[in-house]
Amino acid sequence: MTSKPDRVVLIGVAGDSGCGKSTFLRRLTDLFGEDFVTVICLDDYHSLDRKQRKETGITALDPRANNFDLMYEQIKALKSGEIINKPIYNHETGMIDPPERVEPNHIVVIEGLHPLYDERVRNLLDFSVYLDISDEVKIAWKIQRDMSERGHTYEDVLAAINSRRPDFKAYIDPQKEFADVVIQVLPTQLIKDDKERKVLRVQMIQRDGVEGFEPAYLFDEGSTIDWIPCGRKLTCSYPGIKMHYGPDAYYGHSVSVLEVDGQFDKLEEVVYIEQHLSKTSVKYSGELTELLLHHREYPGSSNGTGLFQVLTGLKMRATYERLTTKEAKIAARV
Ligand SMILES: Nc1ncnc2c1ncn2[C@@H]1O[C@H](COP(=O)(O)OP(=O)(O)OP(=O)(O)O)[C@@H](O)[C@H]1O
Ligand SMILES: O=C(CO)[C@H](O)[C@H](O)COP(=O)(O)O
Repeated sequence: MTSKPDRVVLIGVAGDSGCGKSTFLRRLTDLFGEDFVTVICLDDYHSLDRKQRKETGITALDPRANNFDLMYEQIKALKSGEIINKPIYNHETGMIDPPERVEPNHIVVIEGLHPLYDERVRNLLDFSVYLDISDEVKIAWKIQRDMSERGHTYEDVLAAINSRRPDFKAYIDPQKEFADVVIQVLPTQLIKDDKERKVLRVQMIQRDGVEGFEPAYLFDEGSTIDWIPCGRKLTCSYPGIKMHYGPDAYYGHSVSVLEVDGQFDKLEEVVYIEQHLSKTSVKYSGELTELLLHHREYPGSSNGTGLFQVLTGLKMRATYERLTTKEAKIAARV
């Protein structure tokens, strides 16, 4: 950690396993600096270990397998600047290890299956994002990772996804209603009956009316825009790129949606798109593209997932700066 924080800013990153949380967290630590951010994986609050879950038939997604009282107490304490002794869930053994000491930091990210599930924990959050990966894409990503890196068969991966689905629908998916930003990843509409899932349609669903959060927009705030940016300034090969922006309703509240369908051929040219986006919370023109270029090797850099993950990171930075400046002003007045 750099120095003792005056104010801990708490960020929630929610999503199912294998939905790109690690990639998103890498982008966040790149943006803020590793020493500035502490990431807490909420799997550490599993109250049932692997054996107990197997015996009872309760999955890790089920709230009964998680200790929300302890989660709330500890996250609240950390946010108030106190040191905590956090349990550890060991994914290798499937058991709960002795606790570790965690100090408060400038930014604390709680990531995992349930950051927005418990109302008390949710109310502590200063900013939240839900990574919403459609089933078709989730299967493709999981198959790619679990078959190549973890030695699973295609049938294993499919069976694991299917067995998680009921509890996912019951306990994980409903959290997106509460997120400030939902990054939704869908199959492309540019290729008819696409099965490859290499080209993606990605939406950044930004909640309107959140104090201090100004949704980014394309061309004209509040209008509905369809834009094909391909041409002289943006190179596009098959199947091209389509962008969309507009207001919408999401779980009964008003949102501003940005969408990219397709792939960027030359990442440097994303600056052309950046020039047409407003309220991106960059510090200088071109910063968004620069951040994307900095880690072009991360999965999703050449499509909307990378673009919107970086943009969401910039929104988190703006929240951090707004809250810490506000606190500094309050402290100066006392
Ligand atoms: N934006 C993306 N575009 C393409 N593939 C992606 C993207 N994000 C993630 N993936 C794929 O999905 C896999 C899982 O991503 P990641 O490890 O970031 O997810 P996770 O939510 O942290 O998973 P877990 O909780 O299981 O560790 C990656 O190995 C990668 O193959
Ligand atoms: O959804 C998950 C969060 O990452 C895991 O399945 C859960 O934490 C249980 O872990 P394991 O399978 O290692 O016992």
